[in-house]
Amino acid sequence: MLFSIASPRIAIVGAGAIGTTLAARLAVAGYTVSVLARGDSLAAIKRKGVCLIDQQGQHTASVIAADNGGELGKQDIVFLCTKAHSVPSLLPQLQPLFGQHTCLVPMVNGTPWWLLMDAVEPCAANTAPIATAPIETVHIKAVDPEGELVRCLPASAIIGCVVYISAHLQAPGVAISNTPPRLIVGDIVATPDAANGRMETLVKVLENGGITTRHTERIRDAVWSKIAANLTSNPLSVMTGATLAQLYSHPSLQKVVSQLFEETHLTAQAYGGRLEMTLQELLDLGERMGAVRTSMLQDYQLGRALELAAIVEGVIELADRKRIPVPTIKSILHLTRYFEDSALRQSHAHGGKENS
Ligand SMILES: NC(=O)C1=CN([C@@H]2O[C@H](COP(=O)(O)OP(=O)(O)OC[C@H]3O[C@@H](n4cnc5c(N)ncnc54)[C@H](OP(=O)(O)O)[C@@H]3O)[C@@H](O)[C@H]2O)C=CC1
Ligand SMILES: CC(C)(CO)C(=O)C(=O)O
Repeated sequence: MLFSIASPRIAIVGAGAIGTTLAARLAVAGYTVSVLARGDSLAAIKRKGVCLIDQQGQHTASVIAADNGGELGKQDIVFLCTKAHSVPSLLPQLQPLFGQHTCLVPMVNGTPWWLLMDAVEPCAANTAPIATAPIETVHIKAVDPEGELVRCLPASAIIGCVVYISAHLQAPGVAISNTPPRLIVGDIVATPDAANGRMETLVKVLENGGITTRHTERIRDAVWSKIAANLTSNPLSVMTGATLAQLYSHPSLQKVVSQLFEETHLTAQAYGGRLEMTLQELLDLGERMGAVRTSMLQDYQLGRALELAAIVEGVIELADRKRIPVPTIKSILHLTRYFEDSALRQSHAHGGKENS
């Protein structure tokens, strides 16, 4: 057996909105959860544990918390819950968490660094698969500027994940989430471990935590679909201040959404990806999600750096490689950068910190 199905060692890296929500759900379900956090979050979690406030009430649980991976030690499942731009600098913190069979589940929006890591040699038992494609064709600069993530994290250890959870932090260690949490997970390459039940264990752990979890054999389709959802909503939410319901129902914004969706669809197709929903289904889903502020709107309102590299620049980089024209996506990037710059200038003037 790879790891204990009844009591896997679980670490959550990043105690923001998603990390705190997940930590609280899993700890309340009875799992031993370790959280890698820093600053005010670390102090609050050490003092009072993690807390999730949802439609059922307030759920508090204690967890192990530390600011370095070495203190937490080897884990069975590591959930990576930071913004995409924080991931490369976290690599030294992730390494001590890794044992031979650890699986890494990045719960991160946008173009994942691993998206093109599917050209791998079949691996001998106990060895990491080796990317057969040259590193420069696999590596996506927008999310992995130096190519360290593709070089250091073996594809067989990564379980792709798409996050449909809406959450925000009320205070350090305290998350609020009022929509039903949903995840999609899938191996990014065929691995021997897949046969040993790690996916079943992962799904069971998440379901025990009250998170509806779907396993797919085509995780890249789910990723492209989520990219389409984020690309059509997050930047526009910054520019308009609109909630998901407002964004997806306004006739003028629907025209922009439709162009962004089509350009994302063409880019996905060029990489063999299939969107799992039509434009109309996306508009309906977004409207049904209601008065949700996107994570990018939350960051903008807090004067923080926006996740534009992963959600927008990654798609432009991939489109440019295949010569797919994406003029609307490029315009939306420039406009949102303008909003980000003004917010960061104001935040610095008031002594705020840009998250990194
Ligand atoms: N919030 C939402 O509703 C949704 C978010 N997502 C995606 O989920 C991912 C996580 O988002 P979210 O939880 O909202 O983000 P947050 O910004 O709320 O949380 C990220 C956390 O990571 C921490 N962090 C970053 N670097 C380090 C480090 N070196 N050491 C320790 N902690 C670190 C941050 O700490 P610090 O505060 O000190 O900077 C912060 O607590 C993103 O990709 C987002 O797009 C997806 C769907 C919905
Ligand atoms: C699903 C959606 C658009 C809303 O929670 C999201 O992923 C985000 O806020 O970044």
